[in-house]
Amino acid sequence: MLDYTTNNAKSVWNNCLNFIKDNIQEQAFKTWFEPIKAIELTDNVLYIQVPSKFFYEWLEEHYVKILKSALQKELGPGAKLLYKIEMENAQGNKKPFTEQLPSTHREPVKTQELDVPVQQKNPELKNPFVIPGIRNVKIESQLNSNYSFDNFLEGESNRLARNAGMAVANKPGGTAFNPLMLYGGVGLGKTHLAHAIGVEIKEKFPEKTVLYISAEVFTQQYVDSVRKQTRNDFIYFYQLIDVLIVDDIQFLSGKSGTQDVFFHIFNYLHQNGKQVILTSDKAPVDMQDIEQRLLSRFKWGLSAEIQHPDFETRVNIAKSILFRDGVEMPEDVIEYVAKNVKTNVRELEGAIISLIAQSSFNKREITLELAKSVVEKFVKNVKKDISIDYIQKIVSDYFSLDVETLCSKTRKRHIVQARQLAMFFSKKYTKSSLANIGSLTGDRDHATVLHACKTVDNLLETDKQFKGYFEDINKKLSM
Ligand SMILES: Nc1ncnc2c1ncn2[C@@H]1O[C@H](COP(=O)(O)OP(=O)(O)OP(=O)(O)O)[C@@H](O)[C@H]1O
Repeated sequence: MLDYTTNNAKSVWNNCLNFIKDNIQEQAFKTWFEPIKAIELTDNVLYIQVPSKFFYEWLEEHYVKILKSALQKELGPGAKLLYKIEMENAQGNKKPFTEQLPSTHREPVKTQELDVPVQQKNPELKNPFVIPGIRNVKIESQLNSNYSFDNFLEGESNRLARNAGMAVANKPGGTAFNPLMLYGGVGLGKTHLAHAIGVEIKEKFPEKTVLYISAEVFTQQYVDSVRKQTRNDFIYFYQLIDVLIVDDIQFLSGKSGTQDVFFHIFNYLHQNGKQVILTSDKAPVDMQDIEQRLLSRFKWGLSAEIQHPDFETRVNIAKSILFRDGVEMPEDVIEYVAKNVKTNVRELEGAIISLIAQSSFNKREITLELAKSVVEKFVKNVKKDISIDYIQKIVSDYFSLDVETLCSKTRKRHIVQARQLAMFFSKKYTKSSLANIGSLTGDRDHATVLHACKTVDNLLETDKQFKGYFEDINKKLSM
């Protein structure tokens, strides 16, 4: 089997080499391509071995395009390239180890040039990014080509947003999704997806002028333009854009001047079939201090929420980071991290990267233990095992009692309530039986615990003050 995949790899690679040889200089070919060995071909992925990481970086920097064309010619559009790098072993062992790295490099989005008619009123058009020539305006898209659809993993939580983004990228300005509003909590991928749409549009429609801008920078530019009395130039510049991506639009809250100018730009672009993509940390209905006329425009197209990723998506994201960095990690460690870092993809990335760093700097194996210590630094609420003792301590402290008094036979009302709360939370947060909870709470029986739980339920409905105590303690226990 291995022989078969190796032979196959060799013959595919030879064909690639023939193609590459015809398209680059002889010396470059000798230096950069002859030393490469083809190792394996599996599932449309060709593994090649290169002599060093520098070699890998050079190839990715200078020859990725031709490598891609050669490979796709041989294996079709789904072809992938994976580098294996023979590394010197840092501990001086004879046995070399290989690091595996995918071909990920994407070319940066090129500067866009636009021929702009000279306007009578605006002989000196000011480009907020670059000082322009009069006729030819250079517009940097400000897109980050590392954010692509390929590395934005799909899951239940982002399916609508991702698919709508794809639709827009295939037909900018030509779908009902205009504007496309991507919204969701912190670190869930809004910016990534917004860039990916822009990058994809530039690939499919190089002639389109795409601009990514954060609402904050947009606001600064606008304020500057007012100060320098170039407000019209500012508006005119934005009207040149075919695809305008504004990140964190909620930043315009309360800034009526900027909202006003954005309203005009938006209307112009929309009326002229240009695409607008917005991101926000809130749904349009929840945005505060944004003018109604602007909010209603945000709702014209599609508002797609990006939610917290589910466990499976988190595992996939973690794996894709590992793949990108050429690191292998035991499955149980990946699952542990994905299980505990759940609210934010940025934190998930951070935890994985920190785990890789800890293991490589301290030369430690990546184990569950190491993962636990790293994850604890990232998430405050890694679920602790809560014990009955711990609950009694928290409840007693809250009511300024000691645990002995809490568990005593006294019938004073506030102590009885504290005791009932302790029993209720013991039932809620531990797996102990009612009998066990009773016996650890001053040697009471299971019926008393049951009665306590019912009383707490009733009081929550009828007694506001008691409900306040309950919520405070619950918060402390879930911290
Ligand atoms: N589905 C995904 N697949 C792969 N990576 C993702 C995904 N979602 C988010 N990420 C990564 O998580 C990190 C945070 O994402 P991003 O910056 O886009 O979040 P955001 O929603 O814009 O956050 P903020 O509200 O702070 O601006 C980025 O590095 C991004 O690449």
